[in-house]
Amino acid sequence: MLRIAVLVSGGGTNLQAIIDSMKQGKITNTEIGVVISNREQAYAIDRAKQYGINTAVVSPKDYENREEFNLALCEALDSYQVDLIVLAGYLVILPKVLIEKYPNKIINIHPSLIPSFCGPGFYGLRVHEAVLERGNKITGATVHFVDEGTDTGPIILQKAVPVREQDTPEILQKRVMEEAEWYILPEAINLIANNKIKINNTKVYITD
Ligand SMILES: Nc1nc2c(c(=O)[nH]1)N[C@@H](CN(C=O)c1ccc(C(=O)N[C@@H](CCC(=O)O)C(=O)O)cc1)CN2
Ligand SMILES: NCC(=O)N[C@@H]1O[C@H](COP(=O)([O-])[O-])[C@@H](O)[C@H]1O
Repeated sequence: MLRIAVLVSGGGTNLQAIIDSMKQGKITNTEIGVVISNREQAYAIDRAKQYGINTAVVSPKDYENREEFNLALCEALDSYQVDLIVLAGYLVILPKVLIEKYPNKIINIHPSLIPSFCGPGFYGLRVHEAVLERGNKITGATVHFVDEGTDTGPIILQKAVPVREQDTPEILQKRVMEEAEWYILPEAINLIANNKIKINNTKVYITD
């Protein structure tokens, strides 16, 4: 049984997609050990509570400095004894100490086709604003392993969606979520839970 922690900062629609996929049997051999947010008011926390899932809030605002926050986050995760950490709209850059503690055991969903429109400052609506500004005809989402960089880890899955002429950032965000994110994040978790993912250096291979 793969025990996961889901880290969130916002509305939690990707968390909801994970929960729904588990109930529909699209994710097997998996349990959610805890949902952790850096924001007390994140609706994702409310979603977790509706299903009786353990929750915790570990906010940088509650600590003297970043090092103390990092330690508190590590201790919170360790206390739930998880096998995989899933960043689902988690808007905090994870520290090296955590990456080293969970090597190739942290994954992230990013709302673009990495390596485009990613890295520091690229999150949420900002990503879709940049895509529209550049005039891209396609965009999409990426699930990747998390390393010390920002959105630089090995790519696990990607899914493309069209950009349409009348798109606003909000319309495009909704399409990327509905047609890409909510599919590939659950699929990535299911592949990991069923030992279908192999990593060779920086390349990810899916085995039958
Ligand atoms: N070590 C890593 N940590 C995280 C990664 C990663 O690849 N390596 N992915 C991010 C998620 N992410 C994009 O997918 C991302 C999240 C946040 C930011 C960012 O610039 N955040 C702002 C604060 C935003 C806010 O609080 O409103 C900041 O840190 O100043 C960029 C990319 C998760 N962590
Ligand atoms: N770089 C990270 C990033 O931008 N993540 C994005 O935040 C949103 C969270 O929505 P949710 O809270 O409804 O899942 C999602 O679109 C996710 O891809």
